[in-house]
Amino acid sequence: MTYLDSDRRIQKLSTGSVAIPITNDAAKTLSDNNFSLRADIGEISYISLPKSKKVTRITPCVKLLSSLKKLLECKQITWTVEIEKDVAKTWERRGDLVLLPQNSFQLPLWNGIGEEVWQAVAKTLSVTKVGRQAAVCDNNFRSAQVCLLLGTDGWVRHVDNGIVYCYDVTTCMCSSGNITEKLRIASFNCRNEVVVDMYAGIGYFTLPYLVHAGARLVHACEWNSAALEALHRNLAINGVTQRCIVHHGDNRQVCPKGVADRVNLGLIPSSEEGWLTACAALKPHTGGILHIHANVASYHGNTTPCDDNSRIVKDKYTVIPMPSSGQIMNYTMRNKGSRRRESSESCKTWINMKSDVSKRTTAKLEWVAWAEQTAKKIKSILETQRGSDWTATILHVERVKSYAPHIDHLVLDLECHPTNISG
Ligand SMILES: C[S@@+](CC[C@H](N)C(=O)[O-])C[C@H]1O[C@@H](n2cnc3c(N)ncnc32)[C@H](O)[C@@H]1O
Repeated sequence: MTYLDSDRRIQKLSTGSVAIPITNDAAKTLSDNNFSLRADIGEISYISLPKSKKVTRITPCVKLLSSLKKLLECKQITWTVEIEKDVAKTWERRGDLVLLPQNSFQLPLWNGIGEEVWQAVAKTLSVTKVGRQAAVCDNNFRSAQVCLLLGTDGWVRHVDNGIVYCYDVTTCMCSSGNITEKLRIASFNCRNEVVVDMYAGIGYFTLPYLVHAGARLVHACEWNSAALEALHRNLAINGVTQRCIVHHGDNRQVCPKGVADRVNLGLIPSSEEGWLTACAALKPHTGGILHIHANVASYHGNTTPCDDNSRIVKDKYTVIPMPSSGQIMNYTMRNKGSRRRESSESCKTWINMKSDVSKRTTAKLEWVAWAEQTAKKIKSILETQRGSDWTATILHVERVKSYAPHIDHLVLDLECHPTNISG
């Protein structure tokens, strides 16, 4: 039985006593001539206590509904269940702009009222611009599809992990779901490294390489003029223009060759069209690391035996599940016999997480298969291009996000170098 009523607040009284909010069940137990309990507590008097902040807090969603109800009342339009359903219940904030979901505010009545609706939305949510999301354009530029409902332009400014990003939501795509990968890049140590970002966009990965990872130089390739305008602004705002060379055009034509210690291939669903270019960008004598993005499906994967710590043991790699922040799963793959080991503690934590282990086990095998196939293809490209033996070693597979049911956005970190320097 619950005794404490968490919907009301504890209160210190002027008499020096404390009033504790109790549930009806607790009050009934006390009044049921429970003499021993009453003797322990002493004299009891009942007063009314104020509601807790949790109960009285008005959520932004409730505020939005109420301000739109008022607006419709003024227009003598009856509020209906259908209208209530059509109002957005969630949204994304991009700086001073609120981005409403694609399926919200679809009823013709909103357009009939016009700008007043969007002004009410902006005022209630404390922004000055309002937009509505649409699918990302399926063109090569991955152009954003945002319809601006209030405001003179779609330029927004937001700060992530100490980096300022400016872009026009109506012309540039910016995926908030890639935040884990941005943070991972920010944690790399790229001092003295030259990095190539083949799909730079507005600088989503270019900037963490420059600002946090400390890359000596980043070559940023991008062919969309709208994204390039934002990229130039962002490099300037964050004070890193001097360490970035922007290459405007198709990376297969403009990407420099033989310069990179690291190449970022941030294109989904697949970056395979850029693999030849990425391999050619690596330094000829020392090679480097490729960060290869892809959407990987895991519909019918086979399960595989696990060891006591739920580690999948494959021929060449031990796949070690590691917990990371929130529900995001992280898989580190190392060559067997590698001296670095994960603590069994981390594996236990993973096993105890609320997740369907059998499903994840199935998925993991497909990720391993994708990583291995990719490593094989890259090795073959490098050997053909360079005319010598190369090694492509899987360092890590990162799950960035779930892209769709059974499809995950992954990044493979692949270390590539001429075999004669492998030692
Ligand atoms: C999916 S966006 C990714 C941008 C950024 N990496 C991110 O995650 O926000 C891909 C970007 O690559 C650019 N792009 C695609 N193919 C390209 C190519 N062959 N050459 C240069 N840029 C390209 C697109 O214009 C777009 O800005």
